[in-house]
Amino acid sequence: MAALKGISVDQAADFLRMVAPKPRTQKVKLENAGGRVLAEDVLPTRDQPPFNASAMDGYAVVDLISDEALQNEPLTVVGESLAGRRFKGDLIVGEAVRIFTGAPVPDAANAVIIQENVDRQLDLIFVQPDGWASKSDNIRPRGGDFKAGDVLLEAGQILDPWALSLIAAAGYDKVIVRKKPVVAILSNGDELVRVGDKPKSDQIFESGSHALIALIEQWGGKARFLGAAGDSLKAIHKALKNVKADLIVTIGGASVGDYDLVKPALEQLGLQVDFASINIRPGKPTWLGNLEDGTRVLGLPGNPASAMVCAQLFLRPYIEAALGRYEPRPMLAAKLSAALPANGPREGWLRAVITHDDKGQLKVTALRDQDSSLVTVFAKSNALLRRPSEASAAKTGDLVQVLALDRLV
Ligand SMILES: Nc1nc2c(c(=O)[nH]1)N[C@H]1C(S)=C(S)[C@@H](COP(=O)(O)OP(=O)(O)OC[C@H]3O[C@@H](n4cnc5c(N)ncnc54)[C@H](O)[C@@H]3O)O[C@H]1N2
Ligand code: MOO
Repeated sequence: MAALKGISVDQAADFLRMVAPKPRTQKVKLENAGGRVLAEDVLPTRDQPPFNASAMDGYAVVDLISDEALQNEPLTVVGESLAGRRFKGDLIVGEAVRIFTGAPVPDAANAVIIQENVDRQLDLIFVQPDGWASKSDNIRPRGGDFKAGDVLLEAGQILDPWALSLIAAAGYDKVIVRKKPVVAILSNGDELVRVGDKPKSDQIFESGSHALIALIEQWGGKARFLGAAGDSLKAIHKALKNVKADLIVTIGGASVGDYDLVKPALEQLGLQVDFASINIRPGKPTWLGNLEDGTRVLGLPGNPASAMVCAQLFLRPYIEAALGRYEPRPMLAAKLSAALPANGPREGWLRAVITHDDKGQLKVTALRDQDSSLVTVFAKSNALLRRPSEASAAKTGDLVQVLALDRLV
């Protein structure tokens, strides 16, 4: 079947979700689980707190708020309840147990009077006028945070610091997460020199892989850099044969020039091209294929902005689908802070900056120079502004769609 050409952005993103491997799982230690995607619901086996706990430092008592006569009598302190070591005796009306924040409240007690409301003389305490606590005052009830069997977190959720603390509070030291899909990256071009090496006069520093590796890791994948191959069939073939990865991503050599050799080199590995280009600016030459051994290859254009925009729009959905997350990222509505001309046939994704105005309304400014080779412009942007194919000119104040880039600039 002939490869598809010029497919839409949505079709290409769906294609990448569709070819992503089914999510696989692994057990990891909680301290290594940050940023991972939960593969099973988390249900605690124990209530939290597991006992009625004091919320304050003070005295646990039997509530006497309705018995004014008894309120004026001193109480005898019969013991102490500490966080981690409870008072084991009995407690009756007329007695109090010295108690501290987080300590178990004795069974018979039903209120805690804070110590500021009490005068103590040896083993006697005198509660100040209006100092009495009502029933349940200053007590955190057993299970008040969560109960055994509650669903605390659902499969598919990303384990951020708050979720990690919840899992620890439930007592789990390990957690089942979705395995990271492995993405191998190859840069391509005789003009590229690795940072740290000395460039010849006609060379530039290889920068694309540095953003891509960090993005892959940020999106939940495992990046493996294969280095930079020169512009020869042999070098590309050698770099890509026997690569064990879920996906190979190539940067550069995607277009139609005589030295755009990635696809021809992969023909020796049985390459079948799924689609050969996308109706997008930047990033039109982005392509997808699969090798004889089933490995998928996503070819990103070499221009840094094209590579990053297309990574955001197509690689990210692949990684997320491999982690069991299939929902497209939400588009936000923002007000244009400067007019935009009509768009041509290619769907446009402009590097842009979003901010809020003083009313909290999202505003977006497209950066002036959208040439896809500009690393500086990409580094300034925190959003991509979507211009539909053949969109008419837009005025200042018009609402447009933006995709936030998860970064503050
Ligand atoms: N006759 C045509 N020429 C071009 C077309 C076309 O349709 N007809 N498409 C243009 C478009 S759009 C793009 S995008 C580029 C993409 O080309 P390639 O993917 O083949 O990329 P290269 O030619 O290898 O590189 C383009 C540019 O980017 C620099 N580069 C490459 N890799 C890296 C890297 N890892 N780090 C930093 N910079 C990199 C490279 O030196 C080039 O300057 O093709 C147009 N041409
Ligand atoms: O699509 Mo290219 O990415 O326009 O420069």
